[in-house]
Amino acid sequence: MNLKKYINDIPDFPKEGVVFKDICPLLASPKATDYAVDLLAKGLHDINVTKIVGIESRGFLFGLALAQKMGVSFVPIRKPGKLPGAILQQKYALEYGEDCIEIQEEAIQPGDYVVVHDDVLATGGTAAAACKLVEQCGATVVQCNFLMELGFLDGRSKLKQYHLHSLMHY
Ligand SMILES: O=P(O)(O)OC[C@H]1O[C@H](OP(=O)(O)OP(=O)(O)O)[C@H](O)[C@@H]1O
Ligand SMILES: Nc1ncnc2[nH]cnc12
Repeated sequence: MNLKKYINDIPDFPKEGVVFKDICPLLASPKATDYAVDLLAKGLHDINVTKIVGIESRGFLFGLALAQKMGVSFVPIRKPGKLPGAILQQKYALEYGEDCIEIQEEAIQPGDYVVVHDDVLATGGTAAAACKLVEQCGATVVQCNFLMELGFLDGRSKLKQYHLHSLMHY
């Protein structure tokens, strides 16, 4: 199955010059979604994985499905002010300005082996910040896991110390 058939290119969204990779056609197909989850999990059954982290909001969609498939806990990383209780924060640079993501302090413990999942690896700022949060909890990032990677933005260069697994390359 060619998963790229289920990704739509939307020019100039959300702003001029950006080609937005729309995953909605993939979500609309139970067969393609199932196939994608199987591929995301490929190789993970052979290593110790104790938790899957998914990054708000599109990282929740396949992150939860992957956690279910692996039979391990799903942990959300969210935008600021959304998670209750004690949280850890990580700021990261955007093309212009700064953003921030948060995790619940108790969600991940030292000794956890964590897969960080998101739908798109673009500049890599979001995924790198998510990995730092996991490490602040004392846990190990065993893989950064994406539906797709926008190679021309070189997000990989921010994730050099991690194993990467991307289903689609652009
Ligand atoms: O590699 P980066 O340059 O950091 O970009 C990748 C991030 O951008 C998108 O999220 P977005 O902020 O659009 O939020 P959404 O998932 O809520 O749509 C995408 O889902 C990744 O999380
Ligand atoms: N071009 C793009 N399409 C979809 N999601 C993105 N996140 C960052 N860049 C993106």
